[in-house]
Amino acid sequence: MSILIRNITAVNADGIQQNTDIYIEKDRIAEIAAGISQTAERVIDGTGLVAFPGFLDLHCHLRDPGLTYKEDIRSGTRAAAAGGYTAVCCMPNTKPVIDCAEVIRYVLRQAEEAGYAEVLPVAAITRGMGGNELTDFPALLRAGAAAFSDDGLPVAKDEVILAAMRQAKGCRALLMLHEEDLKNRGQGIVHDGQNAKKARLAGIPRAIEEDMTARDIAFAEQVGIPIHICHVSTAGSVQLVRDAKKRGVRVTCETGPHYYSITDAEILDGNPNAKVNPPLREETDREAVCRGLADGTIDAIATDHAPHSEEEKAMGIAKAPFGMIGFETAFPLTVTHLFESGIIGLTDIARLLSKRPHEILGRNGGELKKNTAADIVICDMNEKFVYNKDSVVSKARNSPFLGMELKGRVCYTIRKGNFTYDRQAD
Ligand SMILES: NC(=O)N[C@@H](CC(=O)O)C(=O)O
Ligand SMILES: [Zn+2]
Ligand SMILES: [Zn+2]
Repeated sequence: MSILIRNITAVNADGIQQNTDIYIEKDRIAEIAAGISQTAERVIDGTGLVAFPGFLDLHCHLRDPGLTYKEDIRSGTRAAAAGGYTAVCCMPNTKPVIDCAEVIRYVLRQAEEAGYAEVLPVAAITRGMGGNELTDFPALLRAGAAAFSDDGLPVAKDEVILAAMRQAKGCRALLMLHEEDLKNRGQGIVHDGQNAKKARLAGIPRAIEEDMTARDIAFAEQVGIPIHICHVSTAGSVQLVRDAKKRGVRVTCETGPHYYSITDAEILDGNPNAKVNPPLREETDREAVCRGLADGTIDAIATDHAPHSEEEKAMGIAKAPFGMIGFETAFPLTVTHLFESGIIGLTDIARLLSKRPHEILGRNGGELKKNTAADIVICDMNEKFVYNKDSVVSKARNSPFLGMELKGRVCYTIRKGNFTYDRQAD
């Protein structure tokens, strides 16, 4: 198929081309220039719209195999495409856990059949995510693992994470670390602050996240490998990463849209959809996360899309599982809470949602450039809409953003020259 996008603002991490045309032939960008005279099977008027390189999500949960009552690879990647994503890393806390080549091949096959997005499986660091015995990194890499994580759980034992780091060094594998001192979390379900006290809910102190973050940065520095820190949520964690980067430690990190959009005030009415791990923090943390995104301390925005069923979330905030869906709100929340308030600009959106995620995984891409894969998201920066249940593409509905008015909307997602999302048609 050939597509001509006319008169659009094309945004890359390193610059903006205004009033340009983009011509797509088969799966590639054949030309980006003003006044392209080619005819195409499909012509899109990009006037007033913005094109970004397709988003890459470093962190999501597709729940497949085994937990497909929450989400599956088809429904999850369809929701990802609706959010502007052309590639997603899926975490291994499935049933069975993604800890062997066979499960990786299953995930890749399902993703290929669905066709909505490239799925980059993250394999477990330890067998069954049990925290003891390491998986076979080289074999998993050969099968297609993009990185390694026990996300959902920390790698608690010092000797195990150190052994994992040494194995990762030998085969150039990237570790993505969920930082949580689980043995000290106790019964905590929300951020440990004034709002937890008011709501009479057990708290999770910042130190539960920061102590493990500090440990892993120190170990990575000692072993001499790059590590990636998942879902940074506190001012202290942002500062730990900032200081480590200054020292030359090869640490990267991500945060989720919920950490720069809302705070633990959302838990006051006991909303189970506001229960997430790490928990929503305080305004001072939210501001620190915003500063970290602006100054590059935080490398990437990752959704941590964590679907759960309505029955599970209906158990109430104390019993419901941690997690919220995120694919379809990541871009609008970024526009509403970071772009509109002037914290970041258009090029930063391309950097945080596409370019840096590609770089962190050591992949080419994340750029709108002639002769590269036609992975493109076309957005309206000005459109306002109310995010409601009926519009949700994901199988799950567990979002604290339902009912909120947001600004910024994905109009089309194009992956390898095919429309994977078209808001007009869907
Ligand atoms: N973030 C969450 O609250 N939940 C995630 C696990 C995780 O990302 O740690 C899940 O798998 O549901
Ligand atoms: Zn996690
Ligand atoms: Zn996660």
